Amino acid sequence: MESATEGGEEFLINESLQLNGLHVTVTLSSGGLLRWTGASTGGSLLIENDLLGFKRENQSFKLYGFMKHETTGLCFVTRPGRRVLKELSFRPKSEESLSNWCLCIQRCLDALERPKRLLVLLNPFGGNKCARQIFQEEVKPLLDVAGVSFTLEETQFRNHAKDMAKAVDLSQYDGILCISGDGVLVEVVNGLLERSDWEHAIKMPLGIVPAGTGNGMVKSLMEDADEPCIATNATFAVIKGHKRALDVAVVAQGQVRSFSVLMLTWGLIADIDIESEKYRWMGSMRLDFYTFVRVFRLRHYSGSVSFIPAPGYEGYGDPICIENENESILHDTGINGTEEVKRKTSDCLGALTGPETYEWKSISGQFIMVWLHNVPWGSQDVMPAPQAEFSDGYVDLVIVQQCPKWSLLSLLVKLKDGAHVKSRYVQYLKVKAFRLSPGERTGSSVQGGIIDVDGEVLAKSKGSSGDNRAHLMSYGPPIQVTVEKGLATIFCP
Ligand SMILES: Nc1ncnc2c1ncn2[C@@H]1O[C@H](COP(=O)(O)OP(=O)(O)OP(=O)(O)O)[C@@H](O)[C@H]1O
Repeated sequence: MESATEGGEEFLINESLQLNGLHVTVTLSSGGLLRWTGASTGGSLLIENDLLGFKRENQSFKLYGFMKHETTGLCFVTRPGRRVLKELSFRPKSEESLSNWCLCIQRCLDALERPKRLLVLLNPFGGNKCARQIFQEEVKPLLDVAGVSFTLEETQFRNHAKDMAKAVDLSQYDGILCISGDGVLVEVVNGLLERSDWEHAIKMPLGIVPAGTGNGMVKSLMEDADEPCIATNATFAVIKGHKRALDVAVVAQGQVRSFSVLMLTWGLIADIDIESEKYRWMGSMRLDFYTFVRVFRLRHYSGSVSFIPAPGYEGYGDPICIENENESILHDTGINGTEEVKRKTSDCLGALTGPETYEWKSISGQFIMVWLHNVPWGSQDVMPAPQAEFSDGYVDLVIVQQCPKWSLLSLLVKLKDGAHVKSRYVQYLKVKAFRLSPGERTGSSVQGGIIDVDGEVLAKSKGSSGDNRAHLMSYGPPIQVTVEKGLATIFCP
């Protein structure tokens, strides 16, 4: 490919073409910036960020830009930041020029290593049960234009996505796309980590298009890039193929373990999340309604939390002496045997390894809520952990112990933009490891609470409301969380 320079900028091509019938001068820079200028038209498009696909036609080539909608007086018609499809048909003067343009654009696209084959997992029952419609109307058309092939699988039952992630031939795919809420994404992570090739499998890039009740992960990803959290923009984020590392939390009780990428919560938020299920018929009102119920009939739980604070957060909690915390965690999680044997399964994850000696801290007493969060957003309009980062190796911990009811209500309202962390009733810190010893509800010697991981019950005390299924862990014995820094890979805008 020959290149020319003009004004210090290096061009792969600089030619006069026709754009939708108008004469324009078009340049393509080595950085993939396509620019056109003419008497009555002009514009630009960065292939990496704005090009969905392209097609060679008889005497022209067509570019499908997918660009942020420019705000106009009618911006209420289109959501700010929503990307819209823009077709640009360029007609070069000769067959040779047409071939050259197609070659250059294809080379630019190939260099981006975008995913070409996706496994799409769709939960038809998530959220408002719109996932099929979202896929047909908003996701599939974009995949088709981008030339991405896919295998579509609908989840038929709870844990189906986990089973599929465990069994799928990963060599057939460049990524797994969940059209769902966070629950299916979490199942995929757990399935990948239960494989014998888990070290390789967990690097498979994961994408998510919002189609559930809770879409905290995709909201966090989109918000971080200043993009609206809508299906089309989220699909384009996957097509573009940008990726980032994501921390995975290892949640363990004795030898039982599970993996989380979003959150763990105990107390008020877990009670609202799980117990409000019985008001599903109210639609999106159910959470607001049940929040009021729970605040005015406020519960306190006794217990203790211990943690290894991140640098800068050492002031929280009282020091506790754990003689050899590495040994303790390894013992508690049932990890033993040689390093070689351990790495054959993901059982080796969750141990606190490294040269540092860790100082554990503890907070005991009465709690209204304890909330661990891996990413900033918990759903489209709740941001519990404004300082959370995707792969910093820490989870953010939000604790409320004592708080008057009206202050608690105002604090919950502030969750929408993360301003709650400034409240004097909130302790907000980053931790490397965490242990929860949950106790009984104040005023009851038999009832405890619920521990909720990524929207599912992890452990529930006898007598607390909710379903009566068997849960993975027991309520009472300590549950510990450690963070595996940047273990998973996720598509991002
Ligand atoms: N066909 C199915 N029938 C019943 N449950 C299913 C089915 N497919 C998936 N699930 C379960 O539904 C759970 C929630 O799904 P998803 O992640 O799509 O939505 P969510 O926002 O987390 O929850 P919600 O169901 O409240 O919208 C998943 O954990 C999964 O186990």
